[in-house]
Amino acid sequence: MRGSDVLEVNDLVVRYGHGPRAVHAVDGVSLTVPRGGVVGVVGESGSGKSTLARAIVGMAPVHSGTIAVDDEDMTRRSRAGARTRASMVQMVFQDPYSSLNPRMRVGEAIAEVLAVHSDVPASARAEGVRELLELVHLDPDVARQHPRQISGGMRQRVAIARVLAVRPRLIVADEITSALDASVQGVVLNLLRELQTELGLSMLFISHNLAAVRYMAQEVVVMHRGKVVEHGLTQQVVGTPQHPYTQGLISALPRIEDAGRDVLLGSASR
Ligand SMILES: Nc1ncnc2c1ncn2[C@@H]1O[C@H](COP(=O)(O)OP(=O)(O)OP(=O)(O)O)[C@@H](O)[C@H]1O
Repeated sequence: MRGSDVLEVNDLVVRYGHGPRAVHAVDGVSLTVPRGGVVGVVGESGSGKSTLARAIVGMAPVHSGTIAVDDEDMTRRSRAGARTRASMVQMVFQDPYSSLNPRMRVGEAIAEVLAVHSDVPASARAEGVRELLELVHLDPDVARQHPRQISGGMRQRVAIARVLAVRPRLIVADEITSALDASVQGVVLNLLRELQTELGLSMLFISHNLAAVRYMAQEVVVMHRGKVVEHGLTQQVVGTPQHPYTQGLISALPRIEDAGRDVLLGSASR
């Protein structure tokens, strides 16, 4: 691992099932994320992106290879190490509803994370919650709402606030705008990019949407059938793709934009 890298994944294999029927969901993937940088992972459905993300946060079984965050070996899952891992790596999921307890008010959900993962004293937690809501551009009154009372985009911002409360070394964002209306996808991406720059966040940004990855990440890894087929600076990979699979993804890009779904680039550049 270079001292400047926060994540190093080396020859990672995750497989489901046994024998000839085993699915190699991740098949020999190596990548690094530099401290304060964003690396994108792009690929079609089934290419292994989510499995890679889940392995990094300890939610998928590693067959072989290694995962290190800030030089700490995170390859194996252990109950004892779960909290340490959570303080090192946090994931933002596709569906923010599933990561929020419907019975907890937003403020309680954020305060809970502060209680476990920060040294903010109980007396200062309400203020901590307010600051985090402000950071993700939500009104302090949202603290009193339940997840069902706010929009999907707001829920995703609450999920981001909870992740920021941990101050993890690495954030893994897996398809975080896929479940949102097209009109709010760009808003959430803009917010995340702004936070990334302001706070110097290190992030693995996973999406099937190359436009979103192009907007968020300086470097991109292209996955196909569990393997990395191309890896490089986003500008270069998008400008002069080498692998036929990447060329296919890029040729699909204008069609997405034509269909008006590319809110990401449109609103993002404003
Ligand atoms: N728990 C599991 N059990 C068995 N097979 C699985 C499991 N999870 C994923 N797979 C298989 O692993 C492969 C990679 O799936 P994965 O979800 O990682 O891809 P993906 O690129 O994230 O796609 P999507 O965006 O649709 O989730 C697929 O063939 C999938 O069917």
